[in-house]
Amino acid sequence: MADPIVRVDDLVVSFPSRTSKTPVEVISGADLTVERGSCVVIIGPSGCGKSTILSCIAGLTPYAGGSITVDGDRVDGPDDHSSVVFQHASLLPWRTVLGNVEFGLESRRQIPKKEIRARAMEAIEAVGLAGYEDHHPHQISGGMQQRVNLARAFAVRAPLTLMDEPFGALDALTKELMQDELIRLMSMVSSSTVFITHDIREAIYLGDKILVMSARPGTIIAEFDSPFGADRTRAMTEDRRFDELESSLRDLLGHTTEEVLT
Ligand SMILES: Nc1ncnc2c1ncn2[C@@H]1O[C@H](COP(=O)(O)OP(=O)(O)OP(=O)(O)O)[C@@H](O)[C@H]1O
Repeated sequence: MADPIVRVDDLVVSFPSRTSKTPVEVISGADLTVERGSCVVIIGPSGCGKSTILSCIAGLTPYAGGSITVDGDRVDGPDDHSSVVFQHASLLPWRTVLGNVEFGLESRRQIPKKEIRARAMEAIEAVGLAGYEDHHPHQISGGMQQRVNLARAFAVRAPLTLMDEPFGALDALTKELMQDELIRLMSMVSSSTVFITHDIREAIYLGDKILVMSARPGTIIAEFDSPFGADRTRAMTEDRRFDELESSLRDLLGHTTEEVLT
């Protein structure tokens, strides 16, 4: 029987309103599961609550109703079950590449110093940055900074990696390189991933499952299983099924965006 690493049941999230005493419901009864070792992509119109769901799973945003479990434990604050990658690398400018990757490990439970160094070096090598460990963030490109960000997230070896549009600010070519890098990393560490994007083709390329959210108050309105196996290559993008899925998602998203406008 399937054993999901993440279970979100009937999630409700509200934020205080600036104009009224009644809180604004941002997420309204969202359900989702993430199977172990899989990559689930969430896509939806701007402002529908994608980042909010991710932040709730990370324990960074409290929720008003429903439940979230990661690895069987109820989420009620940040813990060691997950690591988060944001769109902007948010590296510490005064620390080197190595220092930044080590920083992610230092904030985790008691890991001996020697192991921190070894794990950080391993992660730096895995993202192709060996030789750059003594560089500071301003000495490397945006793509390389995002590689450091990935190394920092994967070095902690959390069972779940939560990624909030990590490649959203990169140029098209670097974005493709990073997608391939991520696929390699995910299979190397057999991690489970939740990935948020606005980019339909990125969703299809990376996702074992793609969840579509409605406009605010957001909920999951459709779920697509990838027709492609674990073996992800650029050849997929030439496949007729890739285009078919793209047009189904585009239709659905076009519809949800119209709902926002009307
Ligand atoms: N801390 C907060 N306080 C009040 N409102 C918030 C807070 N965080 C998010 N919101 C509001 O909740 C809604 C959902 O925001 P969220 O960032 O989750 O959407 P999103 O789908 O990730 O958007 P985008 O695709 O534009 O990044 C938005 O209307 C946003 O303004």
